[in-house]
Amino acid sequence: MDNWYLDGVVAPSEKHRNKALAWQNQLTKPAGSLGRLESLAVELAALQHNLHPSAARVAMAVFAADQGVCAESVSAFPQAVTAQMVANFAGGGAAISVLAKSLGASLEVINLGTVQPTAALPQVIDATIAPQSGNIARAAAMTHEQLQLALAAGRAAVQRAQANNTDLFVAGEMGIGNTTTATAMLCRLLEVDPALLAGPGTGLDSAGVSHKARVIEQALNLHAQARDPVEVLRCLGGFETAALVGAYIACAQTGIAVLVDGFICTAAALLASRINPAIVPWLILSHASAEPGHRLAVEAMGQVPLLDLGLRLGEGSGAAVAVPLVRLACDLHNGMATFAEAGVADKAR
Ligand SMILES: O=C(O)c1ccc[n+]([C@@H]2O[C@H](COP(=O)([O-])O)[C@@H](O)[C@H]2O)c1
Ligand SMILES: Cc1cc2nc[nH]c2cc1C
Repeated sequence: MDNWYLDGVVAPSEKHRNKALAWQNQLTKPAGSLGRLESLAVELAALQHNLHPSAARVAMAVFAADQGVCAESVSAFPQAVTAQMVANFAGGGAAISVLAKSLGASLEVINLGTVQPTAALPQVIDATIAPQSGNIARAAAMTHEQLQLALAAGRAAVQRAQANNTDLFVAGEMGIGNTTTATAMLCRLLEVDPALLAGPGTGLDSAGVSHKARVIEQALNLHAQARDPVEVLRCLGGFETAALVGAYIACAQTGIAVLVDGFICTAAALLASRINPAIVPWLILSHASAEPGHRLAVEAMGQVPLLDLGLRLGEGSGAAVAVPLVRLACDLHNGMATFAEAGVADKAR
């Protein structure tokens, strides 16, 4: 079996980090006064091995797939919405379509398998593995072969982005029922009870959330032997989450910084970092999702997300909204005058 996802990653440059930090401290502002915008630029300089970090070229990819666990009535919306939204992404009407256009970013829609067939749309990459993943409450989500295909679909998207000299990668997902599979994976990785982590997703009421927690409990019991992160993903995940995992690891291996979206994407990021811990510096958490379980996943990543706007859409939308912030951080770093250049007196020593 090809275990490419265990291979080494590009190491962030300590030299560029130190030089970028020294540069920030020469700019006409009290050191540290631009807060997170400073550390973002410094971190990007280290990741990009470039003292002039850039977020100009942004590649976005939305991975879509149906979840077998929808058979257990775990979502407020019908499963058919996954395929319908794939068409909406391609047609330009979805939130991520509008955001990508507004930001001048490329947007790929990658369909890994939906129960409802979608028309052959030129804007959609057909990477169908099966109509849906297995129902995790009754079977494994994927076979070993299906998992490899999903991981490879994520890596392929990154390889296309790399060919276009991408500065920043934004991944999103679409899959009715995937807050259930993502929660199941998180429960196993964090060893937390489903009742603590299950949330409304697209809008379940409290009875619906309790039922969802019981379905997750059933899945965790069925897959009690799945402890290794790759096996957790195979048994409890979904095709789109596996593609996200493949994409995140491939980004670190090719040296492309990532903005991680909300609940499902953070679950994928955590899982990917359990598979290959060296990828962690490459993953920037973009926003705090309103899905209640996100807080624990974020804590496990050891980061504070850039934004907290109450978003809980998915599709990569929260990560897209954070792109202007990253661009501004780069512009400030690259464009501000130093104390010496501007003839401004530096701090008294
Ligand atoms: O990313 C998030 O924070 C997020 C939180 C709640 C729901 N979603 C989106 O809603 C869908 C999953 O919700 P559900 O209730 O069907 O499991 C899926 O398409 C996700 O993109 C996404
Ligand atoms: C309409 C709709 C759009 C979405 N985008 C991501 N998840 C979604 C779920 C629904 C229900």
